[in-house]
Amino acid sequence: MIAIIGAGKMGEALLAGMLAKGHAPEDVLVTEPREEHAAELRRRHGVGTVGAAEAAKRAETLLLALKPQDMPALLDEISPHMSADRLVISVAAGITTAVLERHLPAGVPVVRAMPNTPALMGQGMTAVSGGAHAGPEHLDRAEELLASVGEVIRVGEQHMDTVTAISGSGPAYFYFIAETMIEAGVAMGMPRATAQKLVGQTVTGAAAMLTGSGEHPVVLREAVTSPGGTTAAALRELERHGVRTAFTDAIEAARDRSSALSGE
Ligand SMILES: NC(=O)C1=CN([C@@H]2O[C@H](COP(=O)(O)OP(=O)(O)OC[C@H]3O[C@@H](n4cnc5c(N)ncnc54)[C@H](O)[C@@H]3O)[C@@H](O)[C@H]2O)C=CC1
Ligand SMILES: O=C(O)[C@@H]1CCC=N1
Repeated sequence: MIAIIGAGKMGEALLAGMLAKGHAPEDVLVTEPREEHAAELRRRHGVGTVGAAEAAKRAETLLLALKPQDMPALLDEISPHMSADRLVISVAAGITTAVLERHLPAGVPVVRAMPNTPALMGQGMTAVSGGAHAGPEHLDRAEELLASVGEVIRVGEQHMDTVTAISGSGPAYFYFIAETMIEAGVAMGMPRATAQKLVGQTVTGAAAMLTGSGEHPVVLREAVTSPGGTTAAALRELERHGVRTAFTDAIEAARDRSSALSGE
């Protein structure tokens, strides 16, 4: 039995992605304190909803997807029901395995994971990192579970705040660019639906080139940039406005925020 504790945006994306990949709803319990949302989850996904203590008693694997700020209280609530034969996987930004371990009985294996919302479409990117009591079998279990909703890599925990800033928050950066491109088209008089179609397929195509061609993005970008042409004119404006530096600073700010959320 798997329990998902906290089924907001990320928890529900993981839930829906897992069910779409063949996990049986009877094998998943969900804890969600917003009663109206819990009823929606039961209706939409056919899963049972229970309190956190009940979920902790019944599930072998607990997937914690609450806000980092809510995590210590939740850990204290489930702690009496935890033992070394359970596996706790946390997707909370910034919360280190050391913090998780401090709130749980000695020996409970914990895995820190950082997924992203494309998990909903089976296209997630998750990095995982094991705590002091997580053996290879625990990392395998976490990886197997998260691989049902996309790709999984293992990283040293020192990289987890950077992972959070790059792939955890990353989809939002691309949506921001897509939104800007659509609005630019609309501002130039194009119907919104046309702009949305052009941008959507361009993002899909660019992503396919990036992951499928094995080429570095610079090579792909140069192939689009005809001498004296439109792309060169656009890229000059992006550089003039410092967009590269802005992106680097943004990712550093996300990394620093992740690190601050640990509360350490
Ligand atoms: N949204 C995203 O793209 C990603 C989020 N995360 C992490 O996932 C966690 C959740 O983030 P979101 O889903 O964006 O936030 P959210 O606010 O949509 O979801 C949090 C959920 O936890 C529930 N909750 C609050 N207290 C609870 C308790 N005591 N027991 C059980 N559930 C409780 C809330 O009702 C809510 O549904 C955060 O720790 C975040 O860092 C990680 C990767 C990506
Ligand atoms: O914005 C956040 O804090 C979470 C973590 C990564 C993506 N969303």
